[in-house]
Amino acid sequence: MIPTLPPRTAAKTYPPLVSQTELETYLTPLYRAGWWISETHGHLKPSKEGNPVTVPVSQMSRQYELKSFKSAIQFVNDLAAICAEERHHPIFSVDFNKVSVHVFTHTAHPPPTSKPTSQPHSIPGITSRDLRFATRLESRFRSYLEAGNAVQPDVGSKGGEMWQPVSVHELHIPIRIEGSETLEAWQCPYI
Ligand SMILES: C[C@H](O)[C@H](O)[C@H]1CNC2=NC(N)=NC(=O)C2=N1
Repeated sequence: MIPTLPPRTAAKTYPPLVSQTELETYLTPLYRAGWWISETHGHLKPSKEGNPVTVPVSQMSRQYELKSFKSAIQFVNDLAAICAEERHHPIFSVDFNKVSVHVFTHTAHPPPTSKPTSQPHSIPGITSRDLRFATRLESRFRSYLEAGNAVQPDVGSKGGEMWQPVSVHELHIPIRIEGSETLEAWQCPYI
Protein backbone atom coordinates (compact mmCIF):
# COMPACT_ATOMS: atom_id res chain seq x y z
CA MET A 1 0.00 0.00 0.00
CA ILE A 2 1.46 3.36 -1.02
CA PRO A 3 0.56 5.95 1.62
CA THR A 4 -1.08 9.15 0.51
CA LEU A 5 -0.35 12.63 1.83
CA PRO A 6 -3.12 14.49 3.69
CA PRO A 7 -3.86 17.84 2.00
CA ARG A 8 -2.27 20.97 3.44
CA THR A 9 -4.67 22.97 5.63
CA ALA A 10 -4.98 26.76 5.32
CA ALA A 11 -2.45 28.70 7.41
CA LYS A 12 -3.66 30.40 10.61
CA THR A 13 -6.79 28.29 10.86
CA TYR A 14 -7.65 25.78 13.54
CA PRO A 15 -7.82 22.39 11.82
CA PRO A 16 -10.39 19.91 13.20
CA LEU A 17 -9.33 16.87 15.21
CA VAL A 18 -8.79 13.85 12.96
CA SER A 19 -11.82 11.88 11.82
CA GLN A 20 -12.19 8.10 11.86
CA THR A 21 -11.69 7.99 8.07
CA GLU A 22 -8.52 10.11 8.20
CA LEU A 23 -7.14 7.84 10.91
CA GLU A 24 -7.84 4.70 8.91
CA THR A 25 -6.34 6.16 5.73
CA TYR A 26 -3.24 7.87 7.06
CA LEU A 27 -2.42 6.42 10.49
CA THR A 28 -2.43 2.76 9.41
CA PRO A 29 0.63 3.02 7.09
CA LEU A 30 2.39 5.21 9.66
CA TYR A 31 1.78 2.62 12.39
CA ARG A 32 3.24 -0.07 10.16
CA ALA A 33 6.27 2.14 9.59
CA GLY A 34 6.92 2.49 13.32
CA TRP A 35 4.79 5.39 14.55
CA TRP A 36 2.55 5.01 17.60
CA ILE A 37 0.08 7.04 19.64
CA SER A 38 1.24 8.19 23.07
CA GLU A 39 -0.19 10.44 25.74
CA THR A 40 1.16 13.79 26.84
CA HIS A 41 -0.15 17.07 28.27
CA GLY A 42 -1.32 20.15 26.42
CA HIS A 43 -2.87 23.49 27.31
CA LEU A 44 -6.46 24.49 26.88
CA LYS A 45 -7.03 28.24 26.69
CA PRO A 46 -10.50 29.15 27.99
CA SER A 47 -12.46 31.58 25.79
CA LYS A 48 -13.06 33.92 28.76
CA GLU A 49 -10.45 35.35 31.15
CA GLY A 50 -8.74 32.62 33.08
CA ASN A 51 -5.59 30.61 33.44
CA PRO A 52 -4.74 27.97 30.84
CA VAL A 53 -5.80 24.51 31.94
CA THR A 54 -3.52 21.50 31.48
CA VAL A 55 -5.26 18.61 29.74
CA PRO A 56 -4.18 15.13 28.63
CA VAL A 57 -3.62 14.91 24.87
CA SER A 58 -2.85 12.18 22.33
CA GLN A 59 0.24 12.71 20.22
CA MET A 60 2.04 10.81 17.45
CA SER A 61 5.50 9.45 18.27
CA ARG A 62 8.34 7.69 16.48
CA GLN A 63 11.96 6.87 17.25
CA TYR A 64 14.27 6.83 14.23
CA GLU A 65 17.47 4.82 14.42
CA LEU A 66 20.32 6.00 12.22
CA LYS A 67 23.66 4.26 11.74
CA SER A 68 25.76 7.14 13.09
CA PHE A 69 25.56 10.44 14.97
CA LYS A 70 26.39 12.26 11.73
CA SER A 71 23.42 10.69 9.93
CA ALA A 72 21.18 11.48 12.90
CA ILE A 73 22.13 15.16 12.68
CA GLN A 74 21.60 15.17 8.90
CA PHE A 75 18.16 13.68 9.48
CA VAL A 76 17.38 16.37 12.09
CA ASN A 77 18.29 19.01 9.49
CA ASP A 78 15.84 17.41 7.03
CA LEU A 79 13.25 17.31 9.80
CA ALA A 80 13.80 21.03 10.48
CA ALA A 81 13.31 21.82 6.77
CA ILE A 82 9.97 19.98 6.78
CA CYS A 83 8.98 21.90 9.95
CA ALA A 84 9.67 25.20 8.19
CA GLU A 85 7.76 24.19 5.05
CA GLU A 86 4.80 22.82 6.97
CA ARG A 87 4.89 25.54 9.67
CA HIS A 88 4.49 22.71 12.15
CA HIS A 89 6.93 22.10 15.00
CA PRO A 90 7.17 18.76 16.74
CA ILE A 91 9.21 18.04 19.84
CA PHE A 92 12.38 16.18 18.95
CA SER A 93 15.52 14.96 20.69
CA VAL A 94 18.75 13.22 19.73
CA ASP A 95 20.36 10.39 21.69
CA PHE A 96 23.57 9.73 19.74
CA ASN A 97 22.20 7.80 16.70
CA LYS A 98 18.50 7.91 17.64
CA VAL A 99 16.09 10.73 16.84
CA SER A 100 12.81 10.83 18.78
CA VAL A 101 9.87 12.81 17.43
CA HIS A 102 6.56 13.67 19.11
CA VAL A 103 3.94 15.71 17.32
CA PHE A 104 0.47 17.10 18.01
CA THR A 105 -1.42 20.27 17.13
CA HIS A 106 -1.57 22.85 19.92
CA THR A 107 -4.56 24.62 18.41
CA ALA A 108 -7.16 22.29 16.92
CA HIS A 109 -10.78 23.28 16.37
CA PRO A 110 -12.89 21.92 19.25
CA PRO A 111 -15.77 19.60 18.38
CA PRO A 112 -19.25 21.10 18.97
CA THR A 113 -20.60 20.81 22.50
CA SER A 114 -24.05 21.16 24.01
CA LYS A 115 -22.78 24.14 26.06
CA PRO A 116 -21.41 26.65 23.50
CA THR A 117 -20.63 29.21 26.25
CA SER A 118 -17.99 26.91 27.76
CA GLN A 119 -16.48 26.16 24.34
CA PRO A 120 -12.72 26.90 24.29
CA HIS A 121 -11.25 28.73 21.27
CA SER A 122 -9.00 25.78 20.55
CA ILE A 123 -7.90 22.48 22.01
CA PRO A 124 -4.73 20.41 21.59
CA GLY A 125 -4.95 17.13 19.68
CA ILE A 126 -4.08 15.19 16.55
CA THR A 127 -5.08 16.78 13.23
CA SER A 128 -4.28 16.21 9.56
CA ARG A 129 -1.27 18.53 10.04
CA ASP A 130 0.33 15.88 12.26
CA LEU A 131 -0.52 13.04 9.86
CA ARG A 132 0.90 15.12 7.01
CA PHE A 133 4.08 15.97 8.91
CA ALA A 134 4.66 12.33 9.93
CA THR A 135 4.03 11.06 6.39
CA ARG A 136 6.51 13.53 4.90
CA LEU A 137 9.15 12.73 7.54
CA GLU A 138 8.66 9.00 7.05
CA SER A 139 9.07 9.43 3.31
CA ARG A 140 12.31 11.37 3.87
CA PHE A 141 13.61 8.65 6.19
CA ARG A 142 13.31 6.12 3.34
CA SER A 143 16.30 7.71 1.60
CA TYR A 144 18.41 7.07 4.72
CA LEU A 145 17.32 3.42 4.69
CA GLU A 146 18.08 3.11 0.97
CA ALA A 147 21.53 4.61 1.47
CA GLY A 148 22.22 2.14 4.29
CA ASN A 149 22.44 4.96 6.86
CA ALA A 150 19.47 3.93 8.97
CA VAL A 151 17.84 0.92 10.60
CA GLN A 152 14.30 -0.19 9.81
CA PRO A 153 12.21 -0.63 12.98
CA ASP A 154 10.90 -4.04 13.94
CA VAL A 155 7.15 -3.51 13.80
CA GLY A 156 4.52 -6.10 14.62
CA SER A 157 4.74 -9.83 14.68
CA LYS A 158 7.09 -11.91 12.59
CA GLY A 159 5.09 -13.75 9.96
CA GLY A 160 1.77 -13.89 11.75
CA GLU A 161 -0.99 -11.37 11.63
CA MET A 162 -1.50 -8.92 14.47
CA TRP A 163 -4.32 -6.49 15.19
CA GLN A 164 -3.59 -3.56 17.42
CA PRO A 165 -6.39 -1.44 18.92
CA VAL A 166 -5.45 2.25 18.69
CA SER A 167 -7.32 5.04 20.50
CA VAL A 168 -7.17 8.70 19.48
CA HIS A 169 -9.41 11.14 21.35
CA GLU A 170 -12.80 9.41 21.38
CA LEU A 171 -12.00 7.30 18.31
CA HIS A 172 -10.87 3.68 18.28
CA ILE A 173 -9.45 1.92 15.25
CA PRO A 174 -8.06 -1.59 14.89
CA ILE A 175 -4.80 -1.54 12.92
CA ARG A 176 -3.60 -4.66 11.14
CA ILE A 177 0.16 -5.08 11.38
CA GLU A 178 1.97 -7.85 9.55
CA GLY A 179 5.62 -7.01 10.09
CA SER A 180 7.30 -3.87 8.81
CA GLU A 181 6.26 -2.10 5.63
CA THR A 182 8.55 -2.77 2.73
CA LEU A 183 10.79 -0.04 1.37
CA GLU A 184 8.98 0.00 -1.98
CA ALA A 185 5.68 0.76 -0.31
CA TRP A 186 7.06 4.16 0.73
CA GLN A 187 8.41 5.37 -2.60
CA CYS A 188 6.45 8.60 -2.20
CA PRO A 189 6.56 11.07 -5.09
CA TYR A 190 5.73 14.13 -2.98
CA ILE A 191 9.01 14.99 -1.27
C1 LIG B 1 0.83 30.20 13.29
C2 LIG B 1 1.62 28.91 13.33
O1 LIG B 1 1.44 28.21 12.13
C3 LIG B 1 1.19 28.06 14.51
O2 LIG B 1 1.48 28.70 15.72
C4 LIG B 1 1.80 26.67 14.46
C5 LIG B 1 3.30 26.65 14.72
N1 LIG B 1 3.77 25.29 14.94
C6 LIG B 1 2.98 24.37 15.51
N2 LIG B 1 3.46 23.19 15.85
C7 LIG B 1 2.72 22.26 16.44
N3 LIG B 1 3.26 21.06 16.74
N4 LIG B 1 1.43 22.50 16.71
C8 LIG B 1 0.85 23.66 16.42
O3 LIG B 1 -0.35 23.87 16.68
C9 LIG B 1 1.63 24.65 15.76
N5 LIG B 1 1.12 25.80 15.40
